[in-house]
Amino acid sequence: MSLLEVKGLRRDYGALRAVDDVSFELEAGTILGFIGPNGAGKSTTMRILATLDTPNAGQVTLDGHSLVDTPDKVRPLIGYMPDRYGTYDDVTVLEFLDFFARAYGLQGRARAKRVASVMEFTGLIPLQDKLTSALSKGMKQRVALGRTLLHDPKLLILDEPADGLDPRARIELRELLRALADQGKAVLISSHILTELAEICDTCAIIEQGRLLATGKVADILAQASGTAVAELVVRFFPGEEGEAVWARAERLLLEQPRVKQVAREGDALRIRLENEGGAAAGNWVDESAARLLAVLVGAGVPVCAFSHRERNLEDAFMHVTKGRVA
Ligand SMILES: Nc1ncnc2c1ncn2[C@@H]1O[C@H](COP(=O)(O)OP(=O)(O)OP(=O)(O)O)[C@@H](O)[C@H]1O
Repeated sequence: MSLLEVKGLRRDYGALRAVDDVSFELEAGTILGFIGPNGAGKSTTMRILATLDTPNAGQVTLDGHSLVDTPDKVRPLIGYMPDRYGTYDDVTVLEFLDFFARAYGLQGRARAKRVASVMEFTGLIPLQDKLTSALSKGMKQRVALGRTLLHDPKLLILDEPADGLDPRARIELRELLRALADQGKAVLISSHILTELAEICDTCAIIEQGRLLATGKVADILAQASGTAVAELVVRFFPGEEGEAVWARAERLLLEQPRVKQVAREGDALRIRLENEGGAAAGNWVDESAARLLAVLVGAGVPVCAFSHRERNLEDAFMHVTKGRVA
């Protein structure tokens, strides 16, 4: 049984169905990226999972307890960071975290120990006596994340946590989230910045107009969606005296090979699209094709100087499953 199980979740606002029959699971120790355009239903789903709203239909269990029927049982297991989190201006980092630790019912030395351990984990110890109003956005966000960790929740629900952060703060956030997953926590994180999620998530769920279009690993989503596995190779040449003719020769040779569906020139390289109709399961079909194509090119005297495999990414998966319905 997964730590979090969501089945047939629905939320209507009048005539608007904001969340429509959404089902997915999240395992302990993993990070699930919740992806969708503005208004897709991410925040509504997350608010329901954080017990701040109730669904019109559907069931959610967390650690075996029904979130809808027994919210008091599951609240201690949840750490929720909304997309607009707040810090108080005239308190220090330490005072802020200590205040919430008291609110969580932590007392005495146990409270001091927990606050210190959260500050250590989030790198806030050097800033503990600074007013939260004097902190950068990245540091404020760490304080907010620290707050969600005080009661040691099993599930973290983070709504657009990287929004507005600079590149360094994003990388640091990524590292913190990976460390939390390694500690065994389940992390649900939303974003509409796909590259950001691709680098951090184990699995992803793509949502649009309230409906979940796909869930799973990026590679599986791509394979599931098309029934045909797709890969891309990129090859560069050193044309030398042969000049432009080398491109046409290479292109013709490549298009004669099995599984090669498209060859396109992109800057100083050729991008080769491969398709395997048997799906992704056929062993190392990409490596096998790559080895063959390289041998053919080199055997025909094409001056190859670089040859690489481009992983298909979350953007490809997103574009594929949403089929351009995204505004
Ligand atoms: N309290 C509410 N009352 C009425 N409609 C709402 C309410 N909350 C959300 N909605 C609507 O429900 C839909 C889903 O909104 P939601 O905030 O869940 O989307 P989202 O995917 O989180 O988008 P964003 O990235 O913009 O936050 C939108 O059409 C939104 O306008």
